[in-house]
Amino acid sequence: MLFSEQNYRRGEFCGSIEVVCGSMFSGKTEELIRRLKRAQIAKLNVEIFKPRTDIRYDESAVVSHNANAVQSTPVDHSSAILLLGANTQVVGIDEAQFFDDDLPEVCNKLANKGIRVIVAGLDMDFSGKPFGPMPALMAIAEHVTKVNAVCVRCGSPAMYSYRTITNDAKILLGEKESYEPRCRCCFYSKD
Ligand SMILES: Nc1ncnc2c1ncn2[C@@H]1O[C@H](COP(=O)(O)OP(=O)(O)O)[C@@H](O)[C@H]1O
Ligand SMILES: Cc1cn([C@H]2C[C@H](O)[C@@H](COP(=O)(O)O)O2)c(=O)[nH]c1=O
Ligand SMILES: [Zn+2]
Repeated sequence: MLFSEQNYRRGEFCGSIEVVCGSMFSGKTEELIRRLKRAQIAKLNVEIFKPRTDIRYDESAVVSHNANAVQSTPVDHSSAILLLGANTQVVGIDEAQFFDDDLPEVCNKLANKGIRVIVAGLDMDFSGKPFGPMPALMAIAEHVTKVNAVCVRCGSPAMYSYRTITNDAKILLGEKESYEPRCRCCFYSKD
């Protein structure tokens, strides 16, 4: 794919921002891991970050719902991502929706230093509203990939994460016990 490899300009790496977004179970983490593993195969220096908020599967690894995993560094604030090693060429960030509003500027700084930044996160929360810094990241990205899950109600492509338990908190970590991916019709029909 066009955005799988690093851009070059005048023989040097050009930085860029890629966003992978969608509902829960849509394959965001799988796609992030796929791109990062390709970069590792290409012998690029890769660093991976996730918010400390999300330690559902593992304290430090980024883990997909089907148990594919890569090691990562949990951070409390997006500014910590700027402290990465001087030789870093590719940065991966998972669960970007949980980061603070400085994350887009942090990603811009990294990309302007020549780093390829790949960010994965939920574009919408359980109520169908844009989630955290994701809309700003999508605006400044060179490439945005929206992936779909399969609606558990009807089998259509799903872009919403329906919360199946009663709780209005924006942040509520969980899996299939509290969320199911749904298409537009099944999300808004609410039955
Ligand atoms: N309803 C569903 N639609 C699509 N994939 C599903 C569904 N339920 C479970 N999965 C599993 O989830 C995997 C995607 O996991 P993951 O990459 O962690 O997604 P995300 O990061 O978007 O939540 C799929 O490959 C599949 O094995
Ligand atoms: C919709 C929604 C989700 N969350 C939580 C639930 C999970 O812990 C993560 C999303 O993980 P995934 O890798 O995309 O499956 O986010 C939340 O806190 N609030 C929400 O509205
Ligand atoms: Zn549906």
